[in-house]
Amino acid sequence: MEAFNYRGGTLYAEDVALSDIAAEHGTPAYVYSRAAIEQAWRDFDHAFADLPHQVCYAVKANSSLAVLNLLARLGSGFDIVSGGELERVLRAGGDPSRIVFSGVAKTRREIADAINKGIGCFNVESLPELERIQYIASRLDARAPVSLRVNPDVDADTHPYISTGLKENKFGIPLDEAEALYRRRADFPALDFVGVDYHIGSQLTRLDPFIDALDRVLAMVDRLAEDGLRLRHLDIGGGLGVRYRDETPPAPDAYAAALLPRLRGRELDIYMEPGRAIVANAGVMLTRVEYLKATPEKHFALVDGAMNDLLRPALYGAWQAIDPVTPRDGAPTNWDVVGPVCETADFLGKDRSLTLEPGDLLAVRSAGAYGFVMASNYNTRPRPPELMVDGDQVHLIRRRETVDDLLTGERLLED
Ligand SMILES: Cc1ncc(COP(=O)(O)O)c(C=O)c1O
Ligand SMILES: N[C@@H](CCCC[NH3+])C(=O)O
Repeated sequence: MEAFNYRGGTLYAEDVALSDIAAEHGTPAYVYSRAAIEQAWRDFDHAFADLPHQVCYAVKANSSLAVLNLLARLGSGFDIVSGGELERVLRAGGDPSRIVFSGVAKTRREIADAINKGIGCFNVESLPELERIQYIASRLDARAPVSLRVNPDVDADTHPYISTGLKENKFGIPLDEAEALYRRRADFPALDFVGVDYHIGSQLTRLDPFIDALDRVLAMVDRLAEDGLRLRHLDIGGGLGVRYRDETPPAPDAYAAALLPRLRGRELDIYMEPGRAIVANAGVMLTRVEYLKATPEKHFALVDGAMNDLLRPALYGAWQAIDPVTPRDGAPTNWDVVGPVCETADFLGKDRSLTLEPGDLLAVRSAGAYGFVMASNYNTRPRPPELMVDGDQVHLIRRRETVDDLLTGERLLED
């Protein structure tokens, strides 16, 4: 669903004008649509309704407590990658038994906490990690459910920084090694080998890498079954892309339709870990034009949002649409929309054809995923607030940080 629409010449989030939100809460600010988040989650859930399944939302994409709480209320599970994310999910009312814990370098403390809290499964990324979980579980006199994250070595055809399923990436265990580890399960008496998982990359817009990876993993699952090891679940990871510009990623039902024929008739629960596809297009970042500046080479729109607030353009050269909240008449100019941070990489968009005046409000689209969560305090910039629109209601779900918040915890030397 499209949560952000123009009405009478102004961009709205559901039934609230973004200009009203900016007037009340200032800029920069993140704005999310409750209906869009919930709809996207249900799209996944319905797409896999044919088979026993669990949507484990990837918390890293947007970890606001309010977002996690909405998804927990829909019955979501969660894919976490840190003790911090575990704490967030629990505080948001998530069910620990529906949590899968991914990540290549889980600490002893994170593992012990996750066992004590009763998480659903560890997605284990190496032999030393497996040995560590075995050791900690046996010390705690507990059993730990594990899945091996296999690396199926497929080219996901995405930005190299967000590809994870190639053998040169740090993620997962090569398939043949994983298969050998499953066969050695008796060496890990405190562990229950309940599943297998993989995740080949993010912002994938074609189906064939997903299919390719699934086929490779199912072949291993079948060989293990012949050997008497029946896994209870198969976790197909996340990675389904969204439209930022002109991409045409498959919708969740087409994605499911491509995978389901291969999954039917097996006694496997299907887990999935979508992040971006649930929240990206349910959010925008609002920013205001402070100055317009022309140099002999360029026209710059200097705005109050920066790479510390929204890192994706600077980090990946990512393109996100930038729309005026209240478009003006008049001939457009090509602007580089840049922030106040002292880095040449500090841009939100380049060569954007817009008709602008100082003071204009802009909406950077598709900012619901990997937006606020990647924000930093670089240049001692407090992070923006987050707002959730629900119909005609606006809820402040995280207040704007203050400089005092940032200075808390710092100390001068005493002599
Ligand atoms: C293990 C794992 N699962 C799920 C995700 C979520 O990916 P996406 O937001 O692309 O759906 C990621 C991030 O790429 C990941 O590393
Ligand atoms: N942060 C990335 C996605 C990372 C996926 C995490 N495994 C992005 O904005 O596209």
